Amino acid sequence: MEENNLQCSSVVDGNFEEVPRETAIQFKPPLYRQRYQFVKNLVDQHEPKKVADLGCGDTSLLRLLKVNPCIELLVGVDINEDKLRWRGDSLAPFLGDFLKPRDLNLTITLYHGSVVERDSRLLGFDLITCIELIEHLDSGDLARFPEVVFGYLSPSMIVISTPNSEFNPLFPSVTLRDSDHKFEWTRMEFQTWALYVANRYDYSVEFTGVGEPPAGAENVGYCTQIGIFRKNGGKATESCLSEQHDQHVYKAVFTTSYPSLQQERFFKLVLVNEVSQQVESLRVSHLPRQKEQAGEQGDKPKDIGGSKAPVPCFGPVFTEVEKAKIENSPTPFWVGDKFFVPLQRLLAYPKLNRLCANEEMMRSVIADSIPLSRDGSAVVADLRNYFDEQFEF
Ligand SMILES: C[S@@+](CC[C@H](N)C(=O)[O-])C[C@H]1O[C@@H](n2cnc3c(N)ncnc32)[C@H](O)[C@@H]1O
Ligand SMILES: [Mg+2]
Repeated sequence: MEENNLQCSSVVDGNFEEVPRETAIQFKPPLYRQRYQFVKNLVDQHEPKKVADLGCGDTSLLRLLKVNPCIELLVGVDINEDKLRWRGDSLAPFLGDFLKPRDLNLTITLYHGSVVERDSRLLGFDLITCIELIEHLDSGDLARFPEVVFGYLSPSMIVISTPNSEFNPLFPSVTLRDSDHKFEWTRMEFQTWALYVANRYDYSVEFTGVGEPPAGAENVGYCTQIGIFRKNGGKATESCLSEQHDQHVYKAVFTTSYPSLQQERFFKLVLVNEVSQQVESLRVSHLPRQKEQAGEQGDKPKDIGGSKAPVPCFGPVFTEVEKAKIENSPTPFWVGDKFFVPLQRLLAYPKLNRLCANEEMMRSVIADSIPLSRDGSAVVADLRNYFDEQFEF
């Protein structure tokens, strides 16, 4: 490919936008997004609980990762405090997070500090990412970096990305891709460093990258080179970690916690809401039969002696197995103008079954918010008001 087919449109905070002059190749999506997506895919695949992004910059990667349901602790560290302060609020939960809480707790914290300082709050992580960070470290910090990140923090997995300088001749007049870069490495240079570090701290390393080279220039490799380091022998045990002294060097500049079903008040809100919706839906689907029977017996619904409600029609939302489970569960019924939905019936619905392990648990959570039958085995809904309004009896 011709050198002048590419131009550098912007160099913003490491989000280097490599744009071709002609349309021969384009990084689509942009290279920085490919890097974030690469990390997101790894997270989807390995489901780490604790993830830290060192040199997190404007926190874009953290914002992408926070939606991963597996993550319970997400930490960003950067030496530039202004970036962290400015972006912190965009990591806070918004209305939708309260309306539909996550299954698991999530705490996000941003620390101001340098990756070459030891802070014990970053011990015991499953994944640490360093995206376009190491090339910003001067030689002294680069020498300290492995000892802190691999030796001290020692997470299960580390992902390091850095520019591949072999790609640079494809950009016109580019020597270093960013004025703050202290170096850019060839694949051989990066791999030599990475293998040395991996060997020293007992990790294995796999090399890959993002940003495919254009046709005809495959020999230069990916525009961004990536090393995935996995700790041999897995994660440090909790007892190992507790032996380490508390060492709080970083300054926390932002922290937030997300609502989740692990928190009693949100669990209760969600469960009461789901139960109410399910009971309402059953009540509506049983009304025609109730109206019919009430009509046969007079103008007003009367006690019809514990009549069984009809099996409601199922929409396409349930699988055959789910349908069978619902049909085999205790049927809703009415007595006079009271409609009873057994808790066992409610538990047969997949959404409620996912929330509640058993009848006892459901009863104890909803008892003070939803009317229950005298023996506590069913939710009771009043049909009378509904008939008064809907059918003007
Ligand atoms: C090119 S930016 C990358 C930002 C982000 N990782 C991304 O991919 O969008 C490099 C970041 O590393 C941060 N940084 C540089 N030296 C650092 C150090 N010693 N400790 C922590 N962060 C550092 C810079 O402030 C900057 O935000
Ligand atoms: Mg950079």
